[in-house]
Amino acid sequence: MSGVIHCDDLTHTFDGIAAVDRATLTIAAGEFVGLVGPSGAGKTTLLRTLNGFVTPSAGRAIVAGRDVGALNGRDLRRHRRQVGMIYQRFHLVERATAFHNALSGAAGRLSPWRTWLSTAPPGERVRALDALARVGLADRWAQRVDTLSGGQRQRVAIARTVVQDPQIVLADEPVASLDPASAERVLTLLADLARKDGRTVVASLHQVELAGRFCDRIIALDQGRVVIDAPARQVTAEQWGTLYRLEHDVLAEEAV
Ligand SMILES: Nc1ncnc2c1ncn2[C@@H]1O[C@H](COP(=O)(O)OP(=O)(O)OP(=O)(O)O)[C@@H](O)[C@H]1O
Repeated sequence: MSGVIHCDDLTHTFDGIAAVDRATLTIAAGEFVGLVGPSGAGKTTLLRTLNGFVTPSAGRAIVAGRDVGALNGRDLRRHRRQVGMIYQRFHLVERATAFHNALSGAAGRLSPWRTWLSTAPPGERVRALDALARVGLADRWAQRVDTLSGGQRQRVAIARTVVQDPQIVLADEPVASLDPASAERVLTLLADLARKDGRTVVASLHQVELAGRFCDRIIALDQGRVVIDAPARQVTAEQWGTLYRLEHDVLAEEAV
């Protein structure tokens, strides 16, 4: 076994139905992995087992050397601080500025009042401004997040992750609610987190074409099972077609 993320027969069931079904996979440091598959395939559940929000029903998820399902209390909180999360709906403090949201990535290193009363050490404040510059929002630092566009908000969330400085970044449909140009910009930034910083990035994505173009590797789930695990350039049109034809067939069955 090697790799920053290793799942070994990982299973999670809801009411007896396997959302993730005996998934075995290894992800190396610095990889940008696209997690794809039809709706309900288990992508979100898999990501949630990796950051410890869901405890596996069976099998193991070893992340950065720790068996996540076995962590609790302080160890689990420490683990979550070391794993960055990016969400479809951003999960920002909407009434706070881009700067304060970026700075909140340092929360694991600071007491809460130091983050929110702007008494964070100068080094952390510079780090937050640098992160906003990196995502192209240097001139928006003082703007309230609820006045930014969706693409800009997601870039603030990436700046917050850069400030957090995790080894691993998990992104759950990070571009699902963005226009095509914003989606490409966000995926370029996520790819940079892997390629320039050496972080491991796992992003669930619905857009096949974007996954194939931006990710190093594709892991596809279907009904909780790993059905494709290959370098992105090696995934054939036929494989993509099979994966999403299944979704089409299920939808057609449900419509009957
Ligand atoms: N909290 C829950 N309680 C019961 N069932 C759940 C729960 N969360 C997810 N499921 C079920 O687990 C399966 C996998 O869901 P999951 O959200 O992981 O899939 P997904 O691939 O992320 O889907 P989507 O692309 O639509 O977001 C689905 O059948 C879903 O209905």
